[in-house]
Amino acid sequence: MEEFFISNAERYRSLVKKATLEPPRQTPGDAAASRDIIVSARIRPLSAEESAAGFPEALFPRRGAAGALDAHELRRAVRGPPVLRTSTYRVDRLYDSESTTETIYEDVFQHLVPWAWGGGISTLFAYGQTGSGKTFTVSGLEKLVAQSLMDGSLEGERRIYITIIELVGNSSFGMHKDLLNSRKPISVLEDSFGVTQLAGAVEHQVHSTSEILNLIDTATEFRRTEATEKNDTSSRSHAICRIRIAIPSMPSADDGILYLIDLAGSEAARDRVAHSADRIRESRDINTSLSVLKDCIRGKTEADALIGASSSSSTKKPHVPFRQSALTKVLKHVFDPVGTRACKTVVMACVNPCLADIAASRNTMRFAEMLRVFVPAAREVVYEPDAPMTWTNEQLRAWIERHSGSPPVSSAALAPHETGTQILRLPPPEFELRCLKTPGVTCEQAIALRSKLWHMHVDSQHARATGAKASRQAESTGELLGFLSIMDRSSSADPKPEAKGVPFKERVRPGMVVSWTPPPCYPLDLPGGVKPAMVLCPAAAAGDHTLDARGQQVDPHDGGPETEDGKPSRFLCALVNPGVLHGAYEVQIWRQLVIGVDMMDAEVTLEYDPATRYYYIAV
Ligand SMILES: Nc1ncnc2c1ncn2[C@@H]1O[C@H](COP(=O)(O)OP(=O)(O)OP(=O)(O)O)[C@@H](O)[C@H]1O
Repeated sequence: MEEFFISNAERYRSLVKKATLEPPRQTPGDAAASRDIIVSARIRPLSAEESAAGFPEALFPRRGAAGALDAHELRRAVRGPPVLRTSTYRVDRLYDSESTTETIYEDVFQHLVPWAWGGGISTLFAYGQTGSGKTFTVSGLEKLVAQSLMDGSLEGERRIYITIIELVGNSSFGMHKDLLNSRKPISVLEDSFGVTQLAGAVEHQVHSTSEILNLIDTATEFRRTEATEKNDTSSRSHAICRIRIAIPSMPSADDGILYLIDLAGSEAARDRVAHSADRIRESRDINTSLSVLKDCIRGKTEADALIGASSSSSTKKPHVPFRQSALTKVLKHVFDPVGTRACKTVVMACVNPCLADIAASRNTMRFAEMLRVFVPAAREVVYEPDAPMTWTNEQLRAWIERHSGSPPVSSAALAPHETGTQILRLPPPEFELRCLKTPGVTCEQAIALRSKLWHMHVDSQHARATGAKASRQAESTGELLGFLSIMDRSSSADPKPEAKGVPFKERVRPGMVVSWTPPPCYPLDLPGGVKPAMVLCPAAAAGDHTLDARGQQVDPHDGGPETEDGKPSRFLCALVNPGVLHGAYEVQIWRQLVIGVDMMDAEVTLEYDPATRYYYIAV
């Protein structure tokens, strides 16, 4: 076949010059303007050997049609000279053989690094036939990612950990740098919380660009390789580099994750003719896992589109078969349709422009096109002031300006273009980082703002689910209002509106929540940040047998002098500690301490959220 291409190279070139090109057809993905998945393709240059052998180029980006690629194939005709067959493919971004990895990084990948830094999940898949430039692209991008993570341009303190694993067929291996460049089998398991665990894989904490690159280089050297007809160092395994970004100041927040995945080379049947049975089985496993990956990417994109389209409950949920291969099991975070983590994905289809590889290149481009899923245009959503999922960017911005406290959070910094649905899907650390861009805004204010938004969302979903809207309207009339407003009180705010003007220290009452500064004589393991406590009663009212959180008896008379007007100056309070959810608190009614009014810093309003059964600080 190769001889056929070389001997007909001249004819092929003149046919390509004269070829009449049909306008590229619309593909489903063209309709989707802003999606969390970008499907791109990169054409590598012809190698020196391919040029020297006289192979012509077969792939041409279409001028004037962004993302369109013409693939010209030379075919034997039943009678007469060979004929040209042209196919046109379309992706979101197309990079020709002159494009550098730096350009690709800036164009399509750079924004995924701050996304993971802010607690999101970012994934790059490089896909293509052996020798098409996957490793070249991924290792170039890894270098640039390492620089971005370590050059200090991203705000905030982070701890960075790397795990490198390799999947060969259905077996998984972890790279053990400390064991002198060796590989050890690992297990991909799902724990009782449904979280994928890589049992046996070693995670390395890294502190510099060179440390990251050393690890990646060591692992690359040890990737399983076997000679094929295509490429002497063909990779026959999926290599997964997982960079976990932990945020020490927010231990309860999910860690950001960056996956850089160099997929095993997909082989065309003609490349396998001379291989052993084992090798053919291995190729079959690779092709199966790539097919499952395609179904997962399509299913997840469709599932995400349904969230934004406010579809009815009868709409069929797309199937995401992530348990069908080891590769997608490892990436459960990315594909789990019931997962709540926000993910951004880039797929890079790598193709070789050589005419001898045209069949494989066409397969790769067909695969890439199949990943471009039609995202239904969001149905007209009717604005509801209490339902953030119905808000446009302008409505969201107006809400932020009115409800973010003082100083108001800049809505341009927090939601430059997001709708209400999109802002709810922002990872908590990213939300906080954006709020902190406004001078004077504190972490507590940012957390409170996010909690407030989520409360509204949870309430609106609850109201929708139970059809409680009608009864809500009834609540707004007549005496029912007064009754329910007392019964439904889920806030620690002072029930007397006139109390607002009185300094809080003059109106300390049971049920009030205060932030306080513990004196050195309270050597307790108390969390950092805001320390809320709920006032229970004056210390003098505590019974004789009351023990405090230190195990000491509460002395009702150990309260120092009463204030002149006879008001108590020390109170028995319950500690309020952070809950499992980020920004959530729980009242530990049994952990009590005597807190003097002089230790109290400010009144804090806690609001109870029945959905999560936690308290949140209100702005
Ligand atoms: N954009 C590019 N510019 C210059 N050289 C490239 C480019 N892309 C790939 N190459 C070269 O092509 C050869 C094959 O690339 P690479 O090893 O990345 O392919 P691969 O798809 O990872 O193959 P395999 O799946 O077999 O590992 C390498 O010598 C690489 O340096």
